[in-house]
Amino acid sequence: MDDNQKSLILKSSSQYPLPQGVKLSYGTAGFRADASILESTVFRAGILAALRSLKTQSLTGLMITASHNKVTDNGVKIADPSGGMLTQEWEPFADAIANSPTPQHFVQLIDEFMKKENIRFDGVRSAEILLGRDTRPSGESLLEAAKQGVYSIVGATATDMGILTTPQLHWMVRARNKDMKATELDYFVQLSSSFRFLVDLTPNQIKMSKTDGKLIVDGANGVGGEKLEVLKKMLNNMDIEVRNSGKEGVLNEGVGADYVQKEKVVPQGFHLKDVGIRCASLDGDADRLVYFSVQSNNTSKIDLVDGDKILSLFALFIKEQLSILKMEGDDHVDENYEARLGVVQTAYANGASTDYLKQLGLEVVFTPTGVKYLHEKAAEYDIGIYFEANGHGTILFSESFLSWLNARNNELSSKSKGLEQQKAVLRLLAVSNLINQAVGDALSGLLLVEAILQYKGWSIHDWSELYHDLPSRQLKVKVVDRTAVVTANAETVVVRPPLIQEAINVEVAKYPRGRSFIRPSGTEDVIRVYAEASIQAAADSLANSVATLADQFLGFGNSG
Ligand SMILES: CC(=O)N[C@H]1[C@@H](OP(=O)(O)O)O[C@H](CO)[C@@H](O)[C@@H]1O
Ligand SMILES: [Mg+2]
Repeated sequence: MDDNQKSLILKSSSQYPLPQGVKLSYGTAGFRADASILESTVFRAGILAALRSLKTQSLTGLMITASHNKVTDNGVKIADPSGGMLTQEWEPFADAIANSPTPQHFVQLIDEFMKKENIRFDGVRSAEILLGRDTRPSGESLLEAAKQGVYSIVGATATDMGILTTPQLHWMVRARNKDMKATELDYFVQLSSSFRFLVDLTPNQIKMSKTDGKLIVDGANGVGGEKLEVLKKMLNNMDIEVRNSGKEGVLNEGVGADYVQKEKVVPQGFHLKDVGIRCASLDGDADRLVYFSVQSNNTSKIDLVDGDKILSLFALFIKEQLSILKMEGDDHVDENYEARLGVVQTAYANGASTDYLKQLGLEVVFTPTGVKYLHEKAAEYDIGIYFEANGHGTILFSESFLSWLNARNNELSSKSKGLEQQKAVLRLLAVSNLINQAVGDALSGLLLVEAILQYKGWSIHDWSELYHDLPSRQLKVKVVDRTAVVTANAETVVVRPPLIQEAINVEVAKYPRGRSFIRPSGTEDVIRVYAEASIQAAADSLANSVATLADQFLGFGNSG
């Protein structure tokens, strides 16, 4: 790094000093904290995005959002050139620069890192970054900080894409790097046209089905609702009513996918008169989706159709299309291409969903919490479907499988037989265009759910009946130092501190179908407790006992 570059960073970073006592970690999903302390972090993230762009000689993205957190929080995450999350290899550097105490130290860190990574300014491309933000009021000034960060790198350019959902920004980064059309309108066109294409491939006899009728969507008072309003106009004939679109009401307060999934109650703005109607809920930055229906016997309770069930619906549909492809009646040489289909879950997946998926004969694998882990695993398959129980997930298609599908489509077009196979090929291709290949996306996920329900002629009730969730309970425990908890086996066992796992095992053994684990949250300063069992009272009691253990082993009571 030459002196000119050094002094540029020195000068701009002194405008964004790190507030006293702030310590941040890139965590499960980027940096998150109260918005008032984040300017220096977002400024530094701007530099990080620019360095990543220089290193990869590709465009990167920077998104300002705190997703489902309260409105006064905010956060920042980097999109890698693939449109996925920032490579995990750069997270320690991200942590180091975010917490660097002085501008001089900061410059030194960057200089050392650039040498280590061999990042140079004389590459063919200078750094280019797309910036996006959600609807949080703090987003505007934080976006300015991000821009200043980017501009601290000589030659770097930042393009403000405005208010977006997180998946839109990731989609744009991916599209731009593939030289595809990449505006917001292009995004809407791709989603709406592939959706219509998929629906047109629905067998005629079930086109008029129980799926007809209104869908009501809770927009979490965030960005997703307003984007859905735009998308809706491009989906002729779809009856979607958007509520909690942010015109009134507070972001994520008593609304949104996180609230609905964790509390299992209706979001604000939903009532007894909605009984029987298919409802869905997005989170604050629209990368999570859950469905629900209002219970008839109690105004606040819902039947939740969570990420696990969305995953199950997708897996069922994909598997069905793959078996149509394998049907007899065709003599193509590659007829028996065995597409590797894999399903990725975390320990939070309901045990009943895992049983169901295994009964379907699917390969189910587990990773730690956080989509960066699930996404990476899913990318190992020809078709990798991943979902967190909270509704974040997508379906990834390998390039080689897509080429095979395209070739197969051409083959079948020239023949008089194999019409059903060709339709299955076209459906899979449509799904690959509809479902966001960069990251989990509530809007594209919602359209795929709707298309599959129509295909199957199912109501939300039929879908919900795929299997019955085991009752579960999640709790949070505030402890002295959550990093004292170290887990293994995709977070299902605690290896440190000693003896706590043995104590958890003793509790779990008391309950039929009991399962429980603890792990430190990556987004909040708490230990999360998860428990499930055959009945709700047992799940509650198991969760409480394990929370008590967490408190005894790690809590303030133990701190002396
Ligand atoms: C139990 C749970 O829902 N955990 C969430 C939550 O992470 P934690 O590390 O558990 O705080 O936020 C992450 C980011 O949105 C999401 O990926 C994850 O699934
Ligand atoms: Mg989110």
